[in-house]
Amino acid sequence: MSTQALKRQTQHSHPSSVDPSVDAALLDLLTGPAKPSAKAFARRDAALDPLLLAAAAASGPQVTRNHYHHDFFPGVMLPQAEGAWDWTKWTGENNGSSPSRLTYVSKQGPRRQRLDPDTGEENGLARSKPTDATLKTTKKRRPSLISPTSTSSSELKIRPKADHLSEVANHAGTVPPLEVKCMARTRIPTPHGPVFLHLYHNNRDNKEHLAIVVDSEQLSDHHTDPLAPPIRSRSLDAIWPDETEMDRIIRGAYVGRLSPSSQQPSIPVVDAKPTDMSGVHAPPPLIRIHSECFTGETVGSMRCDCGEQLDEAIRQISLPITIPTPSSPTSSRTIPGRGAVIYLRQEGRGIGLLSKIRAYNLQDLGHDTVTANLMLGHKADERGYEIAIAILRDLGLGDDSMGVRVLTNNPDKVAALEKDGLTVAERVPMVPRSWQNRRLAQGHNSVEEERLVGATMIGGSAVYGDDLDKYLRTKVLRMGHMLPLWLEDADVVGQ
Ligand SMILES: Nc1nc2c(ncn2[C@@H]2O[C@H](COP(=O)(O)OP(=O)(O)OP(=O)(O)O)[C@@H](O)[C@H]2O)c(=O)[nH]1
Repeated sequence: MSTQALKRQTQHSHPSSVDPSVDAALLDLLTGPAKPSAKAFARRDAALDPLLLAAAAASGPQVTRNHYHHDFFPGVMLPQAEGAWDWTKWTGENNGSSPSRLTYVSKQGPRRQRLDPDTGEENGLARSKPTDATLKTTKKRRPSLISPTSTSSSELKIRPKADHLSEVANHAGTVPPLEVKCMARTRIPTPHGPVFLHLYHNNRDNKEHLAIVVDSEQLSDHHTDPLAPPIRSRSLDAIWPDETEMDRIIRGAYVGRLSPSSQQPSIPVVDAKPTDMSGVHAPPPLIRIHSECFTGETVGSMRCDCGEQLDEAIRQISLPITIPTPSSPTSSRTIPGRGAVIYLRQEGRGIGLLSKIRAYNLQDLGHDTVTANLMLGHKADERGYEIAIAILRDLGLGDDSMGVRVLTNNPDKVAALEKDGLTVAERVPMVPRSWQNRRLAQGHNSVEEERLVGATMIGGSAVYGDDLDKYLRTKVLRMGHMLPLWLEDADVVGQ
């Protein structure tokens, strides 16, 4: 009601006949806070200089409570909330009971809880105390994501193994066991051949992690090769409640090559273990756990080799495999390459794109990639691999005696896989293409000749440059990456 209307109503009505809500509205109007002037909100952000950042880092990892503790999107910070991690189940905070507005979610306790009872000052400890409402939400258990109608629930539930379970037990009641679910899969043609893109949801974070599965044999309608069982997602092929055949087809639970004339729904994977391959020397599938890098993969940044690595991984996994025939050692046969890239949304080694952009500016000021992260209050590497491991298990990769071959220089990745019980048959190093080619490049007239258009995109060529060299050197010298350093005027050591 407008001020004028309120005035009219209060002047012309007898007090006893006035609607009480009008009184309340008038009271609000008269006693509400004055409109803030523009001056009250003068800019408070100082220049981000290294000294300031170092001071901020020394005072604690929380950036500012304005940035860190507030969240206007319910569920994003509350993975335990019903459907928060699976948008097909998202019913809002009230579980669909009312179509209410999105509530303002704060991870801070109310101010009265943060106040020191003696001094009335804000109390740092109490600040992190969760509200009753938050506690209630955290305790709520989300029902299992795998349909109870699935054929074999033990095969379909992808649960972490021993070590991780004890970790989970430590958080009993707050963190449910990790589960992943492949929501959809589709065929993507790439310069290296066809791949199947799998999109996963999980109950740990709200990110859509991906698996890029290379297994072109699956394009044939009758894929029965015992040497190379199809790499299929258990959770995708499970029967979901109330779904039609067309629902299954649309979410990618089909076999063969989908076309207007071929629409064959898949059946749930019965045997989680690959077919016995004793006596046959087919190499274990080649896999890579890759972390998202918007700058390297999309913008084509030459500060890092991430785009090139993604391309190289898909290329190497797609290479044909020669398998000797057991009956006749002199003869062999060739099958298409097979394996997977697990693409984790852990931008900037887990610190996010915003912090990575700031870290790049610190690097331009002369700090290396590790120091820049530390100055921003982050760890050198904040990634975790448990979701990747659960996805690998869902795809039936690495959980058998054959194991997987892993494309990486990062010892943390190998350790994470082994710690969780997966078998790493071999680590395959990822040597930067520019280092592989440098001897050839020495014959070039200028560095510019190496900078090919779209160099870091899928199907591109080598990344090259001082920024990249500095980054790679830091990874080897400060992060323990298992990559023989290129030495000036010498061959790559060990190559
Ligand atoms: N914070 C930060 N992250 C970076 C930087 N450059 C690349 N990244 C991120 O690093 C991740 C890739 O990690 P790398 O350290 O290059 O390689 P890795 O995955 O640990 O190891 P490999 O398996 O051997 O490739 C991606 O998420 C990139 O976004 C940087 O300068 N700072």
